[in-house]
Amino acid sequence: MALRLTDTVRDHCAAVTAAATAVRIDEAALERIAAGAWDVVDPGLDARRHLLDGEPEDIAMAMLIADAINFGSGWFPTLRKRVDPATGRTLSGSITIAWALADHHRAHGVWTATELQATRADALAALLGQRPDHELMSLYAQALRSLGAFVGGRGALGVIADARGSADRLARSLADGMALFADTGFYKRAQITANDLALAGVATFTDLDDLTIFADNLVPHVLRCEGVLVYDPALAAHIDAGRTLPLGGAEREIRAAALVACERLAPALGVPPRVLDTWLWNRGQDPAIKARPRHRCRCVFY
Ligand SMILES: Nc1nc2c(c(CN[C@H]3C=C[C@H](O)[C@@H]3O)cn2[C@@H]2O[C@H](COP(=O)(O)O)[C@@H](O)[C@H]2O)c(=O)[nH]1
Repeated sequence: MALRLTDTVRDHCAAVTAAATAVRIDEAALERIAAGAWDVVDPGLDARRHLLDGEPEDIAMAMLIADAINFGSGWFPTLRKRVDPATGRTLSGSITIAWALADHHRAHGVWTATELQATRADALAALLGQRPDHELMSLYAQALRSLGAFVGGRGALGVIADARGSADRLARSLADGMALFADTGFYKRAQITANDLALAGVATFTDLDDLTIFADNLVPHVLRCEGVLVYDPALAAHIDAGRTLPLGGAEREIRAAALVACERLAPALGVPPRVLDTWLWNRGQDPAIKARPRHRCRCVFY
C-alpha cells in the first residue's frame, strides 16, 4: 500500500530536522509549553471571513477557491490590508484575501469550474482590492484556473466524494492534481483544505485527526517567540531584518522543526495537530507577536 501523504510529511520533517544546521528545538521550552495549562480549542471558521451559509456545493467550492489562493505570505507586506470594521484593527494578509473572496461570493455567487478557468489577474486584483500588476495576482489567477480544470464537471462535492471519506486521500488528490499544491514534504495547503472542508461542514473524514500541522510561516514564528524554535544567529538576523528567504534550505528547516515540535506538543496537550495548529496560528495574530518579523519566502505553498 502506498504511504499516506501525512506519513511522507512526518518522515520528511523528521529527516530535515535531524540534519538541520540553522534551526533547533529547545527541549526545555518545549517541555514548558507541553506542561502548560492551555485551553487549546479550535475556534472553527469565522462566518464573516468564509462563506458558511448556502448550498453545500457553494460552500465547498468557496472553500476550495479560498484555499487554492491561501498563500503569498512572502508578499503580504506589499499587499493592501483590509481593516476589520468591528475592531478597527488592520487584518493580516491571508484574512484580507479570504474575507474579500467571501464578500464577493455572498454578493455575486460562487464561481463555477468554467468561470474559474477564465480567471484574469486584473479582474481578481480589483476584487481583492490590490494593484492589477501585483505578481501575486497573476499567481492567484493561475491557481484558480488550475482549480477550475481540476474540479471540472464533478463539482466541489464531487471532489470530496472522490476522497471516499479520507482527508489523506483528498489532500493527495490536490497535491497530485495541481502543481501549486505540490508542496513536497509539507503539503500545507492540501492538508488545510481537508480541514477547512470538514470545519465548513461539507465533508466528513474518518482520518481528519491524522493531519499534521499546516506548515506556514506563522506557526513556526509563534514557536520561535515561545523559545521552542531557536534559529542560528545569521538566520535570525536575516529574518529580523525583514529579508526574504529562498525556497528550500533554512525555510524548510524552520517549517520542518515546527512540525516536529507540534508532533510532540499535540499529544501532550491532548489535541490533534490540526487543532494545535489553528490555536497557535490564532495566537500569532497577537500584535506583540506580529510586531516581530517572521520568515518570508515568496512561493506558492504558504
Ligand atoms: N498553519 C496555518 N496557516 C494559515 C492559517 C491561515 C488562516 N486561514 C485559515 C483560517 C480559517 C481557515 O481554517 C483558513 O484555512 C492562514 N494561514 C497561512 O498563514 C500564513 C500567514 O498568514 P497571515 O498571518 O495572514 O500573514 C499564510 O501563509 C497563510 O496561508 C491557519 O489556520 N493555519
